[in-house]
Amino acid sequence: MSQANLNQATPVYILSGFLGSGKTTLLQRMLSYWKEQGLKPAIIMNEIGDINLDGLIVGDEVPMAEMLGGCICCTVRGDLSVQMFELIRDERPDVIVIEATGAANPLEILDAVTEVSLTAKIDIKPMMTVVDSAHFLELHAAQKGKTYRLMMEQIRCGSVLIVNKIDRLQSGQLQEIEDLLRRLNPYAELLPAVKCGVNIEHLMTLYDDLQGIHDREHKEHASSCSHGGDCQCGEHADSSIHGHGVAHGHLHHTHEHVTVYSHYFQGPVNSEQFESFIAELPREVYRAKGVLSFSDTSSRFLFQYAYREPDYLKITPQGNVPDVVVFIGEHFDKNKLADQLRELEA
Ligand SMILES: Nc1nc2c(ncn2[C@@H]2O[C@H](COP(=O)(O)OP(=O)(O)OP(=O)(O)O)[C@@H](O)[C@H]2O)c(=O)[nH]1
Repeated sequence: MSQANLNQATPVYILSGFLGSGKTTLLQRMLSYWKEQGLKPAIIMNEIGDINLDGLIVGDEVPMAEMLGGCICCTVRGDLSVQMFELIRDERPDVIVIEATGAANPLEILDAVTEVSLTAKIDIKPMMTVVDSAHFLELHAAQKGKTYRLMMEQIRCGSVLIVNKIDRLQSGQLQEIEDLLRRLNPYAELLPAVKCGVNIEHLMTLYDDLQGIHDREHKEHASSCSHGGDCQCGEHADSSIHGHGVAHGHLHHTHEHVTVYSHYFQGPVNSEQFESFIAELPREVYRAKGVLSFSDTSSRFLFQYAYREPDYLKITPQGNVPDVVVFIGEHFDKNKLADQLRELEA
């Protein structure tokens, strides 16, 4: 049934949202939609506990990788690359959905997912966040606590916000919520819903449009997920766990969306030319990482870039690791970057 081609990047959708907001409900709808289209979806399900209850709801005919007993954005994030690589290799899905725990910090999830690009060819789609509308009003009225901050970050990171559980609202409240959400994240599409009953075909078109618009007009936006450290899983003994550099400092109080560009190289590039390219990277690119082969050196390199500092480490990757660099930032021109990199390849 799968139409997947191993050379094609597998689309990856990240479902973020408050605990109990309706993520699994939405996931079920997305799965039905893809199956009707004759596509083969696969899931990566993350639960802080050791039991995957949502997995039971989804059923066992959909390939699923379980990441249990920890939060995808910290304790078990290292497993994500392996899980996703094996899922793609063994199941060849047409599309993958990651359902993170409601306690996960969205930008941290995104950072973990970009690391996967080093082992598997994936196309990371803009993030969608399910908002529990009734709960949102309550928390917004109180405006305090980690749950509130996390909820704000989930809202700011979403390119699509499903405003769910509107059946629980009183009259006039939906307008109030939409106004608040638009203020917090003017870029997102708002889709009010009961039981996440949005038109999935419309949702998918929206995604294509979002990417198309972003690619054409270079209007990608980076998120304000401002501190990167509000994961609610309670597993951060050491705050440096968030020290992998995606958010700290640069992004306070902007309300834009994260841009990610993964460039898979066709072949080795000249090291000096690559270094010059990196030195000229726009400031809007604040993080990059990848694996590279240079035409003028025999070794391969793990490349890291944060706070405008590049770092190259000789490595001998095990298995079939592609040459790829992932760029993360705000408002940067993906097409221009892609053109420049293609020139380096030529
Ligand atoms: N009233 C109401 N209940 C809803 C709606 N959508 C989902 N629910 C219920 O809310 C509960 C949680 O839904 P899930 O889809 O499991 O939410 P989740 O975000 O996956 O939950 P966690 O994985 O625990 O974070 C379930 O009992 C759903 O039936 C809605 O629009 N209105």
